[in-house]
Amino acid sequence: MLNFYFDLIMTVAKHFQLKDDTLHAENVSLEQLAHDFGTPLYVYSRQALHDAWYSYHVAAQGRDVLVCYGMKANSNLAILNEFSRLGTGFDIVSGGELARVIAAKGDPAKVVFSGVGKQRWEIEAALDAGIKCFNVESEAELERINQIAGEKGVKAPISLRVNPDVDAKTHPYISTGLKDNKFGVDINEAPAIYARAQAMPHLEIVGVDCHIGSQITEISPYLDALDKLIALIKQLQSQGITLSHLDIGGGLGIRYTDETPATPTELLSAVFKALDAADLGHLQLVLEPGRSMVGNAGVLLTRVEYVKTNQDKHFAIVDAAMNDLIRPTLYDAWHDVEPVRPRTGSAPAPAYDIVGPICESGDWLAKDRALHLAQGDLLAIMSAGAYAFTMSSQYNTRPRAAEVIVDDQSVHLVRPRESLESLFDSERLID
Ligand SMILES: Cc1ncc(COP(=O)(O)O)c(C=O)c1O
Ligand SMILES: N[C@@H](CCCC[NH3+])C(=O)O
Repeated sequence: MLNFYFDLIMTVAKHFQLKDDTLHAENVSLEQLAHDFGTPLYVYSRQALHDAWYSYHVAAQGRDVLVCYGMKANSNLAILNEFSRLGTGFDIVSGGELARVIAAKGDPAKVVFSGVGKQRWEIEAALDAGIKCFNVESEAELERINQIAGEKGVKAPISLRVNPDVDAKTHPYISTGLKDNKFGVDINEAPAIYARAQAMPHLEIVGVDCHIGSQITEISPYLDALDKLIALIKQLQSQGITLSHLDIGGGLGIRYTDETPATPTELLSAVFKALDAADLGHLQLVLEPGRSMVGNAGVLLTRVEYVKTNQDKHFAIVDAAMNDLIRPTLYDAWHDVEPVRPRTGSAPAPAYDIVGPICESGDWLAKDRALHLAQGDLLAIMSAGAYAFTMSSQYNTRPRAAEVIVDDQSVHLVRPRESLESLFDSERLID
């Protein structure tokens, strides 16, 4: 019943919508935000963050589930702090991300540490902080963690990230669970590697982990991976290795345009069913969702600087660029583009390429969008809460955009726009 009401709320809850002919974030107009903070500007909805978290909370159905937010999707401290206060842990992939968790008052005891290239200092910092678990991605890493834990006189909690060789049916660049990918260890080798880990004195085996890719819209790839994980856990049991958790990673997709991704409830219901059938319902389930926690909680607000037509091709040149949002040119990714004050025209709307000012032909945010536009208009690039600011750069010596969080009628500036001086003030001339 709770799920039913939740789904109902989610279908009507729109965090970015037109009010009085102007696009709003919750109850603040994007025009006002552009006026107050300038553009390009990242705008996040606090309610959308809460709703995304709540969708996982409901999906857990009161069972032992730990959501370790995949913070690479959006690691602004205010967002981490928000999730931490809701009870999440974090999936980190670097010592830098661990430092962010600590700065955001997150709980290191709820941190899992993934990544194929953990350096000595990062392992030391994670042991000092007392993280929940290292998701170990190679035998060489196991040995390194064992050695460092020994030097510190502690036992390192570990889980092997296994590569189940399943097709996540997503973009090849963001698929991670195929045998050609660099991630994890071959699932067929895992029993032997676990046996070696068991013999290492400074390791404590606590779980098993896999993450098969990102922007996954169907449940079947998860279930294919889960079948293999269940077989592995049974094999480990027969070797006398018992685990306390199973981490199925993140990867659940969002709607960018017309996708209908599975919901957390659909995913977890199927996972619980498979675990119960295998008599493994006692395991804690760890999840590492990133995109589905933040993707549709943010937009990138940008202003049209110029419109021009080159040999019948229409361009809207905006003040945001590939340095602010690289997903379109990197993955050919689609982001909806919404005018903040939609215009109506009697003639059919021309098809615009929305491009930035950077000196690269790949500097585009959207292609062939039928829009009525004029110089000075504001546009919202939608679904820009995930892998947007975190993948931004200062290419062309462009300061990174400011970030604000809207909460009903209030606005919190959670990262000011970078100043020009800050872009080069640590650089030095040589005598
Ligand atoms: C190990 C790991 N966990 C979690 C995530 C988060 O994935 P997503 O944002 O697709 O939920 C990623 C990124 O794909 C990842 O590499
Ligand atoms: N950065 C990617 C996803 C990679 C996920 C990290 N493993 C995106 O924008 O879709």
